[in-house]
Amino acid sequence: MASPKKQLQGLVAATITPMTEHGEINFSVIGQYVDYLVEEQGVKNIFVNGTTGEGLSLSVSERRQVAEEWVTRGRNKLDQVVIHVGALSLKESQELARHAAEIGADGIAVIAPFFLKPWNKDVLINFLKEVAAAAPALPFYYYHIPALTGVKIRAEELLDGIQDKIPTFQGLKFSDTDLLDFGQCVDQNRQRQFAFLFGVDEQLLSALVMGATGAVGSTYNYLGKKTNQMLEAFERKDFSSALNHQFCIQRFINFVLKLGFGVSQTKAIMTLVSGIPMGPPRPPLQKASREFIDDAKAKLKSLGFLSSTDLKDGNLESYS
Ligand SMILES: CC(=O)N[C@@H]([C@@H](O)[C@H](O)[C@H](O)CO)[C@@H](O)CC(=O)C(=O)O
Repeated sequence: MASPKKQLQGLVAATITPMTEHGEINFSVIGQYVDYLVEEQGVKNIFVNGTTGEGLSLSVSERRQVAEEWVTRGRNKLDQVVIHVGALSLKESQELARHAAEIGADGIAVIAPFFLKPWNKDVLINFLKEVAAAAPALPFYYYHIPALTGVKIRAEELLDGIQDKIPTFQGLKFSDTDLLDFGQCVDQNRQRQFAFLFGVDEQLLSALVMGATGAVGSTYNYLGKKTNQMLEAFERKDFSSALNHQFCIQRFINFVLKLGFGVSQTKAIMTLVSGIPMGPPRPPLQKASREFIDDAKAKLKSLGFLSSTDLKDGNLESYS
């Protein structure tokens, strides 16, 4: 069985894949990005090539290079680097899993295949098991994101007996709002040392109450510091402060969700807040509008997430 250095806990940034204006991966800023997460946001775990990282829009060769760059740049700086290796092709997924092990990643995660879909728990487990077996020394996480995969098999059902089939199973990344399902995953697996990583940033406090051991999300790239304050308040049982932090985070996420929020907008916000150019998303996604950026910038400022001295939007000149 895989034995992780320590349980994956706390905040995990779902990393963005920086791109040039021509749509190629911009590897040159990844070192700077690692330093920004650690020093400015207090985030020391990352989840690479997931939804936010446009993993499914990259070629296998690009995914390998991106994973390698993050592992290399994160060495001695980050605690854990988990690579998402899910793909429609089992062979590709296995290749990426083997590669993650070779480069020294700390874990792998896999979504349910979403074109020819698994139709029940056993079929899904069989697919996951074959991927996990390609990296038998790496902790394995199931990435549950039913709204995007269309695979609605409940996580609670999937976890039942999963370690008998996948001995390296280490935890769940739960990107769904069904807190009954999430709570039951925790409740029914209390004897096991699984990581329960919640993936809906605007509802993290509720998931902490349910027993989340950590969180993976896009907003921890630029709201990591604020979210860490919420985690600290929760830890010291100062629930009133924790709630105030969550409400403040919600005000921002609620605002951008109403404008239309996804990977493109995350890239623009991160560019604005960090000053590191994230570039455009890969088609079919389109870059965020100038109007979105202006509105998001005003909101970040009004909530105290961005001071005038922090404003680094020089890299947003290409937005029209
Ligand atoms: C659908 C989606 O992209 N969800 C995000 C959230 O962080 C999300 O952006 C946030 O909660 C705002 O709604 C993460 O769960 C995705 C994620 O962790 C990943 O990029 O793999």
